Amino acid sequence: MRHDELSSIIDHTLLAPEATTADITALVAEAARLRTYSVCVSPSHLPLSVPDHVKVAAVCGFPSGTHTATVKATEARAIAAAGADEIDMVINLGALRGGDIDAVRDEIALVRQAATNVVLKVIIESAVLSDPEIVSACRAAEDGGADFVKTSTGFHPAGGASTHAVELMRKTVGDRLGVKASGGIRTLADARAMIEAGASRLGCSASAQILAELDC
Ligand SMILES: O=C[C@H](O)COP(=O)(O)O
Repeated sequence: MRHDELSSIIDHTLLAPEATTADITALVAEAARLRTYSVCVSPSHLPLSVPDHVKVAAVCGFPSGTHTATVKATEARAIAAAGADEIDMVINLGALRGGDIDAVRDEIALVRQAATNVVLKVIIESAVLSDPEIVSACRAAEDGGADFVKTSTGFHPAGGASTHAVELMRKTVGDRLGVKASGGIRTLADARAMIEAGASRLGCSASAQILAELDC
């Protein structure tokens, strides 16, 4: 795999709540140097000045997903108005695990309606879900109008992406949606495993270290 083949599918990510404006400026500079697909940041850092070849993604309802649907839709509208290209939203995990799939789908649809001109990625926090719940979450995302399903926030104590979850998510959405693996991807071997499992996008805070392994 060449550097640009990998860098072009990475969302270079900094979502630490204590990140400063200077930290985000450094993230953008690193993304430009590494030629990652995007930077992924918290919405309080928008609007963001980036080079033409770096897209901007911002998270919504992050990291718990427990915000009301109205709050998520309002946040999504503000993110889109601030010029972001992509939104990574967290689903209502309690509703999903309680079997209220309609609520999960309807919330995704509300966010979709609030931000029509952005790529919408739906974070399902796969490490806390059973396989049937992962399948239900992916179906709700597709029915709600998402463009991608995404494994993890990277903040849940249960863990981040697994190849098993990525395989199941890819099997469920087929080629109709993208699959983003994120959370705990630290090495080139991790990145390759996620891609082989079916990921079409990776979310990584360790992008520089991962790409440095390729460049050795
Ligand atoms: O959405 C992406 C994740 O927050 C990145 O997680 P990470 O710091 O484990 O790479």
